[in-house]
Formats: sequence, structure tokens, C-alpha cells
Amino acid sequence: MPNLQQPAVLLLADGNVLYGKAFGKIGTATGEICFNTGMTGYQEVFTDPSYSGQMLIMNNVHIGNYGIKDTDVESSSVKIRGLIGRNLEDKFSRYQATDSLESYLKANNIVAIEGIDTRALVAHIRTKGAMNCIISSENTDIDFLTAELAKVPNMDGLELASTVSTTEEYELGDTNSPLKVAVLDFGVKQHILSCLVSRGAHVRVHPAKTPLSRLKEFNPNGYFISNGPGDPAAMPYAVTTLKAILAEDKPVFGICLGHQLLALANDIPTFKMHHGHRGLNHPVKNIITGQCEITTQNHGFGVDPEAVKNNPAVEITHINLNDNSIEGIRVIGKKAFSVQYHPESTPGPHDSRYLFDDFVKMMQENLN
Ligand SMILES: NC(=O)CC[C@H](N)C(=O)O
Repeated sequence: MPNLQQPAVLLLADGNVLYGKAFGKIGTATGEICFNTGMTGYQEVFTDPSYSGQMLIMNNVHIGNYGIKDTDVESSSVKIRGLIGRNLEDKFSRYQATDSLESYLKANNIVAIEGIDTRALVAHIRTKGAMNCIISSENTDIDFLTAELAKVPNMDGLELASTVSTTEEYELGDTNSPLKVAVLDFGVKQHILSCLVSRGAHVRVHPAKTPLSRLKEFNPNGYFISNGPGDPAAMPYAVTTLKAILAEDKPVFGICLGHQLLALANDIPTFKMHHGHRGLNHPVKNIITGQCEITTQNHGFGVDPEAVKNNPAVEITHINLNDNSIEGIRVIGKKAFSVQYHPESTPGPHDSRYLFDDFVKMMQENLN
């Protein structure tokens, strides 16, 4: 059979050009290039709001083989800006699957490119660091692509959380439950909310810019600070709210962006990492228990390790065993803690779900 796929081009901000074939929507897409080393879970990854503004390379050489299933999502739509792969597969085999990857990407207006040597590309990003890129299957003229790429803002300094947060408050779980959690939504993953609800919590999810006065009207037993896209340092509104929350002295749990915000609320700066952590098998050591966890990760910013070590208000609880980066902190004398990784782990191993139990236990102790 002749190959009818249209040609497509990937241009990196450092001038490198890679040629491949069109997949998904025919069009042009721009954003920061990043890679996920997970072997599976592509649909959960594509729908994770923390990937907003990013062009994703899936390292696994075949993506799409098990198709698409309505419930394998972390939000109601695909959040990556574009997809880059070696073999993006339209044919799929799974009895529960209802759609193919290509028709799913088309329905979500996502431009993709395949036939790329992703091993070489990932090695390049690992060496050179995160940078912007453009892919196009509609106009492969390099001058056009260069001009379009120049318009793309850098992730450093970009506030994206309020663009993916809920616009309306909503509630989940048993409304009669004594455990009430106020969630600040910066792009929360659905399975984080499920992990709270399945432990008996009555959850109210609030828009990103909700002030403490409104959060308190729910009379919560604890506050959850969500994951989300963009640069935490570009979110002073969230740091102000979190400082006020901390003064309440109720349990506080933050994940990923929520962890970075907890650091900022304690005057610990964040920084842009060289190329970030995105995958399903990052080893983390809990230095309180001495146990190791295999974790799911998705972040391009980190918490300044020296500033954490020199800050008497916080204590390090978790450390990354690959690069010693800060993976968890807690505020001394308060019931406030956070992790840089994703304990809900969708997709990924469930080693870290005990953190939701810890949070629920803290809230229960507060009830007595
Ligand atoms: N998963 C997240 O919450 C990501 C946090 C932040 N946007 C980062 O890239 O580091």
C-alpha cells in the first residue's frame, strides 16, 4: 500500500530541523518540548492539565497500540499542545478501547508528527535542555516556521494555571462526610480528587484565584493545593492565598505545583530545571521512614535545594535518588506537607498513595 501520510516538520529553537510524517490534525503547533519516559499510560499523560503549553515526546517507540478508552483520562480534553513520536499507531488492539489515537487527536485538534528518531531527539534535549519548538504538517517552509517559533513565549515566567482551572466551584464525594477538603484547582488531575473521595472526603474544588475568605465558607478540615502547568513563580496570587491558608493551622497537602507553591509561601525560591522529570519510574527516598518509592513525575520546575536546607521553617521529607533534587517538604510545627512527584500515580506504580492516607489521618486527628 502506498504511504499517503503528508510530510511534517519539527523545528527546534536551536535551529535543528527534523522531518517526519503528519499524524492527528493537519496544522501547526508550538510550545516547550519535553519528553516522558513512561512505557504506558499515554492517554492519562495527554489529558494531564500540567502538560498545557507543552509539546510532548513519548519515548516509547510505539504509541497508540491499545487505543483510547473514555475513562482513561485526567481531565475532559487533551492538554498537550502537540505530540512527537517514532511510531504513532492508528490501529489498536484492546477489547475496552472505543477509539483510535489518530481520531482522538483529531477530535481534540492536536497536531502530531511521527517517524522522528525520538532516541536521538531525547538525547539532544537531555544535553541542550528544554527549549521551544514548532511542528507543522500544513506549511513546512523553514522561514515561516522560524518566524512562528519566534512568537512563542518561554515557559519561564508563564502563568498557565488559571487558564486550566475550573471556572465554577463543584463538589464531589459524600456531602455528609465529616472530612471536608477545600481544593485550590490549578489544573487538578481527576485521579487526585478520586484518591481524596475514595478515602471518604467531601471535596469542594475552587477556581485558582479563590481567596481564603471564600474557601473558609466551606468550613474545610484541610486544604489541598493542586498540580498545574506553568511557572509557579508567576503565581503571586496563589502564594498570597497559601500564606493565609498556612496561618489557619489546618492540614495542608500540596502536589507538584502545590509543592512548589508551599516552598514559595515559605520564601524558598523555585527554578527552571534543565529538562525536567517526566516518567513513571523515578526513585524517591522517604528520609523519614527510610523507604524508597517508585514515583510518577511531571515537572519542569524545582524547589531550590540550598534554600530549603537553610530554611529553619521547613524540613526535607523526600529526596530524588537520581539527582538528589527535593521531592518532599513539611512545614515544621504545622500539618502542612507537599511532594514534587505524583502520588495518585496515574499512570504509574501506587507506592506513594500512603500520602493521601497521611493527609486524611491528619484531618481526622484534627476532628478529635
Ligand atoms: N505537574 C505539575 O504540577 C507541574 C508543576 C510545574 N508546572 C512544573 O512544570 O514544574
